[in-house]
Amino acid sequence: MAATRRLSHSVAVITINHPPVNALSHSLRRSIAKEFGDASKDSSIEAIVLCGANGNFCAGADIKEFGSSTLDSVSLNNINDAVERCQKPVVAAIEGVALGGGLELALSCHYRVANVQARVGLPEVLIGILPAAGGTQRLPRLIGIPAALDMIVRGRHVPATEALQLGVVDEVVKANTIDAAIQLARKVLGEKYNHH
Ligand SMILES: CC/C=C\C/C=C/C(=O)SCCNC(=O)CCNC(=O)[C@H](O)C(C)(C)COP(=O)(O)OP(=O)(O)OC[C@H]1O[C@@H](n2cnc3c(N)ncnc32)[C@H](O)[C@@H]1OP(=O)(O)O
Repeated sequence: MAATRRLSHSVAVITINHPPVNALSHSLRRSIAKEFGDASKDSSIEAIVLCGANGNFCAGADIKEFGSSTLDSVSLNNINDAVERCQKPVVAAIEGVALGGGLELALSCHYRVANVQARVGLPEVLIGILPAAGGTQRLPRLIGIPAALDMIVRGRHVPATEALQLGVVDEVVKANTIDAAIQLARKVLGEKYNHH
């Protein structure tokens, strides 16, 4: 399990890879933090795309590690704060599911592109906990309190097209989600340079 990084022009594509659903185990979080930190500091990289392997963005916390002492040693909150604060545009490319901590990671990105088949949600309530990695702040800021509360208290999986209407994601594509996220990152960079 690891996060790997490749370069597409000047955009770093960081792929979260922990089969089957890229759950955020301790070692995966440590790997994401390292790859993201390196990409943020690398002056040849102008933007970052976060995506998932195995057809999913990320199913959230690794529930198999619940109760283990490693859960908090690399905090998802710290990763999310670093992503949000990054000076380079960061785009999440969402395929499959972005659930729980996975959606919280995507919400920390500056933009989100979703595949039309994708689903997003905060299902924590269904296992008796509350979103605790920024979701209860970032989601209402993005889509307003009533819609965010509805997602948080019901824990339902929201289809991509509804997520677009709500404003959870910025763009929905039928195919090539990662390429679309790279394109969006490059468009944002173009706009940035045109304003200077
Ligand atoms: C880092 C912590 C920071 C902050 C706190 C965050 C908290 C949270 O994120 S809580 C939310 C945790 N996530 C969930 O509750 C999602 C639970 N999973 C699902 O809803 C579904 O499994 C799925 C929609 C992700 C996939 O459904 P489906 O395609 O029907 O497959 P299966 O349900 O059969 O699952 C396949 C396979 O994946 C394992 N798995 C699924 N989710 C997790 C997970 N979160 N952690 C670890 N493993 C997970 C599932 O056990 C199956 O494995 P096996 O094939 O080995 O049985």
